[in-house]
Amino acid sequence: MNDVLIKPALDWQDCSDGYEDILYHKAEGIARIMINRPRVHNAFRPLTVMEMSKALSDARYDSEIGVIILTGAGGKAFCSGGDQKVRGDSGYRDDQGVHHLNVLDLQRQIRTCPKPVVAMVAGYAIGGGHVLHMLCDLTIAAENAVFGQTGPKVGSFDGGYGASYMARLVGQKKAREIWFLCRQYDAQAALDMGLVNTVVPLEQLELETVQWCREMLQNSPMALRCLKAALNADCDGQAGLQELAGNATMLFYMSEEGQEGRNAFVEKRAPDFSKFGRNP
Ligand SMILES: CC(C)(COP(=O)(O)OP(=O)(O)OC[C@H]1O[C@@H](n2cnc3c(N)ncnc32)[C@H](O)[C@@H]1OP(=O)(O)O)[C@@H](O)C(=O)NCCC(=O)NCCSC(=O)CCC(=O)c1ccccc1C(=O)O
Repeated sequence: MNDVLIKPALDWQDCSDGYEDILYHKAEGIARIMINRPRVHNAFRPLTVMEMSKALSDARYDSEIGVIILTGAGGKAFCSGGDQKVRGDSGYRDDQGVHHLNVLDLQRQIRTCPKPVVAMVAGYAIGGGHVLHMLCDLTIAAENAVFGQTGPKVGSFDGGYGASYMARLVGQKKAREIWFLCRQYDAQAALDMGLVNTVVPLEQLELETVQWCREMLQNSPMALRCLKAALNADCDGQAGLQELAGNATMLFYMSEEGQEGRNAFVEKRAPDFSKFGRNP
């Protein structure tokens, strides 16, 4: 019922063909990936995660796309985490009976995507769904949003980004409270502790999110890309440095100096770097 209250902000092009668990849309340089399992508050099963990963990859490699929105269908939940009804004894069961924890791969994919990823949260962002919104670069929350972890209640925990990155966001004491007590926090509390960027009325959620996306689309894609990698590097150890350094290498490849090295090799001559200055 709540979904009709969220005013659409764009004339979305439907790219959902071939997907079962998600809806995938694009418009005006923005991609929107929507978990579409509202009957279970958008809990994810292995297929959901695989499809989100596929869509995220598509958005990353689509040169028309500059910003990606992650959200949930129905207005009552962003995502309630792993689907406990398909949880087997060593992960979440797919149709072949194989057990997965593939949301961890999706977390890293969001983290390393060189384009900003924005969580648009209405309703519950719980468990692994809460970790997904935390991993997004920005979170725009509706007034009905509810945040929290349930792992210690349901026999699970996320000791990766779900613990350490949460502590970076809200501090060690608060992160321990969130995980140890498994309380639920409303949107205002989440804003107060730095878990989200802003809170808006539910009907304004997409309008506000798209406005933030449009503002980012006005800015330099390379600067945003390097800033995301730099902010990640502060937390992500050698993997973060690799990501940041990869951008430096890309920029070097784009320079005349970098291209002189390649050209010399291809032309079977000695490289001539003499015209490139040694900057102070
Ligand atoms: C979100 C709730 C608090 C909402 O409560 P309420 O409004 O009363 O609605 P309900 O009646 O409970 O729910 C409606 C309907 O949805 C079903 N449902 C809700 N959540 C899930 C879910 N996660 N899985 C399956 N089904 C769900 C619910 O059963 C109802 O359907 P019925 O047909 O009526 O039964 C509340 O719903 C709630 O607390 N939900 C569970 C939240 C939860 O515990 N999530 C899992 C947390 S663990 C996790 O996400 C781990 C993720 C992961 O992959 C991982 C990552 C990294 C390391 C480890 C792991 C790991 O898995 O261990």
